[in-house]
Amino acid sequence: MRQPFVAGNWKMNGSRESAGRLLEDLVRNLSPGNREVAVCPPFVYLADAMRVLKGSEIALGAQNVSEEESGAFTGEVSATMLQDFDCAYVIVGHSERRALYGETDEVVARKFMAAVRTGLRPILCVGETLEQREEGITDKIIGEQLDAILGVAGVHAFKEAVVAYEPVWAIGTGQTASPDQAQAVHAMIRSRVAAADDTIAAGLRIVYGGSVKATNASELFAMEDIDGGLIGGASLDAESFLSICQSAESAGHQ
Ligand SMILES: O=C(CO)COP(=O)(O)O
Repeated sequence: MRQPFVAGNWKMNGSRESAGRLLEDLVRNLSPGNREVAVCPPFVYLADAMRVLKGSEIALGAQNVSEEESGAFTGEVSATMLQDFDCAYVIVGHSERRALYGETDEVVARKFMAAVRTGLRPILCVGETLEQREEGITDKIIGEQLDAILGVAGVHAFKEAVVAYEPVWAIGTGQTASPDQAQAVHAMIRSRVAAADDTIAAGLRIVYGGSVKATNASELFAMEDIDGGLIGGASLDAESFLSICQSAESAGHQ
């Protein structure tokens, strides 16, 4: 049974004050349950988050990591530094990083490796653009994104990873993939990993991201290969995020 996973990607939002309030609300109101919950605030709020989340059920993650271990890399943050702040997870390959900051599959693979080497669990984002979906090359694009990581890191590195399917056309647009559309891609991802290792694929958590809200989370999470969500906008509102976490309770799939 895969334990459902819900993570909030706060992106570049909020202030120190609003971040603190949100964290406290989450810690106070998250009821115990069979799902894992994580939040990924901006780097500069990780220290505050570490203090508020200490002893709670909520894990901490970051939104990005350097592929390098240390040195003259101005503006970068290493995986070891993230561990210093109790980060358990780190998002790699988010489509915003790929599209706006030129992160190629190769760069994403190196970031994935930097995380795994250090014992951080990568949340690897994959997904197609609207043009690619309309061209009918969704499976090809996502296959290439996965192969780039599998080729460099090897399938064993996926034991510790979470994969997030985030169709680019569904991110921040209010347009969610239908449960059937998402399920089809999740099943494809799992079978791609299964071609390298059946057992690792069966245990791999594949979560969906892209306009997940309190109102559509349950139907998405009910699908066989959807093991939770990576939540953007709705993770900035405690009530919505807590409700999505609650919906994930029933998402434990074999
Ligand atoms: O990009 C996302 C999470 O990483 C999804 O963002 P939204 O939930 O705001 O569409």
